[in-house]
Formats: sequence, structure tokens, C-alpha cells
Amino acid sequence: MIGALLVAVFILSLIINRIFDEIKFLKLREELGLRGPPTDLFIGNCRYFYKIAIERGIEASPYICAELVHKFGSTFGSYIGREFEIVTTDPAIIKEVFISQFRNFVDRRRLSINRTYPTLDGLLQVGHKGTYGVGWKEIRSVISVIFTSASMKKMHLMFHDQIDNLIDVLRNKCRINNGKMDIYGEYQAMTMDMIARCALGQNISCIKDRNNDYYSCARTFFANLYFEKSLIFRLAIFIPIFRHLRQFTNFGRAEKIIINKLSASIRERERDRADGIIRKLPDVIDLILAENEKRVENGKIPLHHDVVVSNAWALFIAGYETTSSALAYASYLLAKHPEVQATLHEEIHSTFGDADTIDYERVMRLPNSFQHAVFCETLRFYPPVTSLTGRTCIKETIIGGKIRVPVGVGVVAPVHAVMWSEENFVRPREFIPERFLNDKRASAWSATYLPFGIGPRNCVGARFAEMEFKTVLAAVIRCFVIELDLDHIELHTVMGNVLQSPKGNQLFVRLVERRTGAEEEWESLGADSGIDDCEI
Ligand code: HEM
Repeated sequence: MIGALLVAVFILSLIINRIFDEIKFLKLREELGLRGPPTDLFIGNCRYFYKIAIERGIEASPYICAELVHKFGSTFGSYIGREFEIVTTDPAIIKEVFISQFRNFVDRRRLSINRTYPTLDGLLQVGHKGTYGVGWKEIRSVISVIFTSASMKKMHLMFHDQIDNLIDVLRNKCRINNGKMDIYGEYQAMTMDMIARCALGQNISCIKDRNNDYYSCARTFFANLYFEKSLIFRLAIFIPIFRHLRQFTNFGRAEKIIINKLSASIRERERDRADGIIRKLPDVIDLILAENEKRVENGKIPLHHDVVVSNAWALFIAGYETTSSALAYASYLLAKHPEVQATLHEEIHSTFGDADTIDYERVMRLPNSFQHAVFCETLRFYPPVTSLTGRTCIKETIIGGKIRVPVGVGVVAPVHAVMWSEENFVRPREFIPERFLNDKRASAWSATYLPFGIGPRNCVGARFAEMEFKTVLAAVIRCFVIELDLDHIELHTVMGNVLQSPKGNQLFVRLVERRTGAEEEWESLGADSGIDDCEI
């Protein structure tokens, strides 16, 4: 009896202790001199955000931060479960946290469910100290090598077959159903092929065969990596220890299948390299293993096998849906603005003609091109990645001259609120690529243009994404006119896991095949053209 009483007293004191702890935690915002939305015990601001989602639909998500800025000022505090974050659109504070004080903010913002294998030691999440002794800085220096111009040029050669396949498929689909198609689905399949080829060393063709194992597992993974679709995901936000159950979630099971395949193919590649078998066109795995060999030569510890697997997986996750969303948004915006599409087509036609290959040099060496302006404006108008641009404080400091930031507190730059603000862009909700023609803002260091983040920890794959986006869009615009579909006149985007995706995961447009210059010439001579394809 006394024993039971003691246990009950012990449990009660734990609960009381936890409640006091929570009350103290919720007072932190006030202590730091910040305002913010109303909080609840244990769930912070979650009820507030949930209410907005129920009343206005999840398509309201891009507008929430801008509204909060309006209400509470450019810097306010927000509680997401057990995490407290300072949200700021102030360019001076953004520069301070992401660039000048980066040493105090090396870690990315914490998403509990990602703080376990196989994501914890991948570049997207790894902290300044990794699980196996190598932290963000060292991993970043290995991964950066993959994205040098020399490596990217080689990877670009791997694109050609995939783009040929895409154009074949689009051409067949545009001959049925009046050219109507879910262009997002097509781009997703194609970027999966490209990133699987470049990051995982897998030569697959999802664009032609949607039954492929990688494709179905990756689709299951992304389709279920949502707060509302997974109880474990939800629980992990409030009680972080639940993250260790990741492998039992729907997305965790799909992830495990790919990770096992990936691990086996990395082991095989290690054996090949030990036997002197080196591939002519190295993919990401080859490049990481080569860097690892250099580390050993220089007396450093090599990256652990799990770290190599985690990083190949991180590049796959980061490189798959991001670029397909960007391409889908660009297709929609060009369909909605035919005059912009005509200018873009003119430039692509005069650069590449009908028959020339869309080569790396011409795609990437035209920084002031109209296509570059379309790329920048698409990402400003519909940024695909919105939740990564945040950092966690690793050493207490002061920002903005007066705000104390204790260790563990996050600072977040809300991408929509920054890039849709009238203070930063004239007529921000209009699609005007010309604004970027002479604007140097689209560099990695601008605090008002954030599609790829900012500072030393910005998107390591930004140049790869740019290369893929421009090559694919040039190929598509060269062969097709993109028109709006009546079922999809308006596009709403919704916040998914880390991505901002088209609502319903589909984006319908109509494609109409263009006639090539040679066809037009033949027809003007009254001949029936036998030319069917425009070459990529
Ligand atoms: C249009 C396409 C893409 C967009 C909009 C995008 C956006 C972003 C953003 C906003 C971040 C966070 C930056 C920050 O915290 O400051 C990020 C990080 C990252 N991205 Fe991308 N990304 C894209 C494509 C890619 C591709 C193709 C790859 C790889 C092949 C990639 C790999 C990564 C990695 C590894 C990180 C983490 C970098 C680090 O923590 O050091 N991304 N990306």
C-alpha cells in the first residue's frame, strides 16, 4: 500500500514538474521581448495553426506568416510543439543569423522525426557534431565536390537519355485527350530518373515504367511523410523520443526498402573501387567514395558507411520533388502568361535552333538570359522549399542588437513572407520575370530572395537544380506550346512535409506540339513533312 502511494506521489511530482517546466518554457517568448500567436500548454501554437487550416483550408499556409508579421511585427516568437522559434523577415537579422553569426547557428532547425537514422547524419539535418564524429562542416565539404562545374558537366551528359524519354512520352500523351495531362506527374517521374541516376547510381526509367520499385517506394515515402498522415510523426513533435519509431511508419517502411538497396549498392561500389574498377561517368556515390578515399590518404577518419548511405539518401530526397515542383510551377506560369512563353521560346529557339543539343555550356553560361529570369521569378513566385530555411542556436548570443537567443532556440526566415512582401518586391503577386534581368539579388547571399536559402548552409544542389530546370524547360518549350487547362485555371499550393506542392498533388495543363522550322519550311513549299521529332 505504501509502495503504491510512493509510486503515485512520484508520478504526480513528475507531472507537476513537467507542467512547471512547460509554463516556464512558454514564458520564454515574453522574456526575450517578443510577441506571437496565443499558446496552449504542451502544444504551443499548434491549435492556432490547426484552426486556420480547418477554417481556411491548408492552401492558406503560404499566407500565415505574412499575416503574423502584420500582427506582431517583423520578428516574433512561435512555439511548434516542444520547439521555440524566432521568426523574422528583417533582412538585417536574417543576414546576421545565416551569415555573419553563422558560427552560432550552424545547425538547421530541428524536425524531430528527422533526428534519427537515415536522416540525422544526412546533410539536410546533420548538426555541428554528427553521430559518427563528423559534423555538418566536414560532410558539406565532401558533398560540395559533387557540385563543381566539372562534375556537373559530366552529370549533364546523363540527362540526355532521360530528356529524350520525357519528350517521347509528352509527345504521345499530347496526341490524346486534347493534350491535357498532369505535367507535375510527368516531371516527378523524370526528376526521379535523373536523381536516381545521378545520386543513387540506378539506371531506371520511371517516365516509361511507373511500376519500378524505386518509384513506388519513393512515391509511398513522399505521399506519407506528412504530419496529418502519421501518428508517429505527430507524436514525435510533442514527445521527441517517438522519432525512433520512424521505421514503423508507412514512410519509414518504404524508406527502409530503398535504404537497404542503397546500402547494398554502396558496398558493391566500394568492392569495385578496391578492385580498381572506376566508372567513366561518376555518380554521387562514386564522388563521395572518392572523397572518402582522399580523407584516408590525408590521415582523416573516413565517413562511416551509414553516413555515406544517409547522404546519398539526403541528396535523393532533396533533389527529387523540389525540381519537379519548380518545373510544374514554371509550366503553369508560362501557360498563364503566353507573352512570357513566346519571349522564352524565341530565346531558346535562337540559342539552340531546332536540332542542336541542349548542352551544359549554353544552358549554364547565360546568366543574364530571359530563361534565367524565368527561373528566378518562378522560384520567387512559388518557392518549392519553405521549411528548411531556419537555424538552431548552438551558442547563446544576441541578434538584432537586443534579442537574446539561448542555445536550442531556432531562428526562421519565412520564405513566402519575405519574397511576397511589397517592401522587397514591386507588385510581388504578379509574375514579372523581367524584374530579374538586371537584378543581382538572385545570388546566394540575398536576404530578400530565399528560394535556395542563404549563407554557408544554403542549398548545396542549387546549381544542379538550375541545370536540370533550364535543360528540361528548354527541351519542353522547344517542342510544345503549354496552355492552361480549364480544370486548373487557378493553382493553390499547400505545405507538405518540407515542400510546398500543388494542391491535390496534380497540375493539369495542355500541351500542343510545335512544328519545327524545317517542317514549316517544307509546308511553305507545299510538301508533306516527314519530319516527326525535334531533337534534344
Ligand atoms: C528547385 C529546386 C530546389 C530548391 C528550391 C531547393 C531549396 C533548398 C533550400 C531552401 C534549402 C535550405 C537552405 C538553407 O537552409 O539556407 C536546401 C538545402 C539543401 N538542398 Fe536544395 N533545393 C532544390 C534542389 C536541390 C537539389 C537538386 C539537390 C541535390 C541534388 C538539393 C540538395 C540540398 C541539400 C543537400 C541541402 C542541405 C544543405 C546543407 O544543409 O548544407 N537541393 N535546398
